[in-house]
Amino acid sequence: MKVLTVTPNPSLDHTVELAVLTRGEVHRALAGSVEAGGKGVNVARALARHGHPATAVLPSGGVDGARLEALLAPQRVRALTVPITGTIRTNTTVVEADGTTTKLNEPGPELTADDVESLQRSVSCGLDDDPDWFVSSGSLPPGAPLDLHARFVRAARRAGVRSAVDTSGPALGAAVEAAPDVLKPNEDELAELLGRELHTVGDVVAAAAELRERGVGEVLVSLGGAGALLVGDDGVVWAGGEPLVPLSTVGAGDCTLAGFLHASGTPAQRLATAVAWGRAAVLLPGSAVPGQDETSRAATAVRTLTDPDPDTLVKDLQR
Ligand SMILES: O=P(O)(O)OC[C@@]1(O)O[C@H](CO)[C@@H](O)[C@@H]1O
Repeated sequence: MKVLTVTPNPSLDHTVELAVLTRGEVHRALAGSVEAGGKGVNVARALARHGHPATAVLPSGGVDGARLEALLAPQRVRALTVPITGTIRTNTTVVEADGTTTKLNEPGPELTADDVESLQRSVSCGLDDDPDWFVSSGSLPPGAPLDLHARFVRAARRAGVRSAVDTSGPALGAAVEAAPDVLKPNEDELAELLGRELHTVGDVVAAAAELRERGVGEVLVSLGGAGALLVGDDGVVWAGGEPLVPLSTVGAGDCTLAGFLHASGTPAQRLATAVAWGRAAVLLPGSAVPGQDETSRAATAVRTLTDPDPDTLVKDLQR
């Protein structure tokens, strides 16, 4: 399975480990690490670790852009970088001993109209290689048009390549209009998109169904510790497992999407694999992505349920 991803706003992911975070205090960190990050970059890294040919399109600029490229180089991801004058952002994650994860994401560099044009050209080049999947992921940096993910999805469709989108806020609303084959919002992103709270399984399924009526193929809703729901042509499936104490939840959603694209079989089997990859990711520090051993081990703890009771509260799905 060959994959092409684009990340309009990649990041150096800096992770700091603390016993407990106290606002307004000076902390001595227990450990720190830096990784190449950004949602599409993470999807490419996870799939590459599982032996899939993965190409990541991303803007790169400044010393931090060079560092990001250097961190990506040994990970078997082919990077199609678009040189920009701005500097790649640094996103900081604070992980406390009990697994609580606090994330501070910078806005990213201002993209010029030429940068956006070059990104679109690089995506077109990547699509010429005939990937099996195209993934457009993450936030949009300043200067990027709101419909950038939608433009990429339409380019993929013209090239006959299936597309998946994972973004948030107004960019998510714009992406829905392009009707990607797979949309991976989390519960909060879906609630924000539809402007209402989603408490029960029925609420989430109705929200996903609305997006499908607008042309989206499958909706994969990640629910954090409560697993994930898949709404598609064959109905509704849930997958999850026993609660875990996370080392870091950063990138778990990206690994869930990567696992979903990697998997084959019934919707339940594909969702189970997706959830296994997400669960394997939370047991790793920072933005680290799991390998074959970790995802196979995680898969043994995942259970699935077809047509879960719509009245069940999402937070009770695990029970
Ligand atoms: O600010 P965005 O683009 O929404 O998210 C960026 C980010 O939080 O997403 C990844 C985890 O999913 C991290 O590698 C990265 O720091």
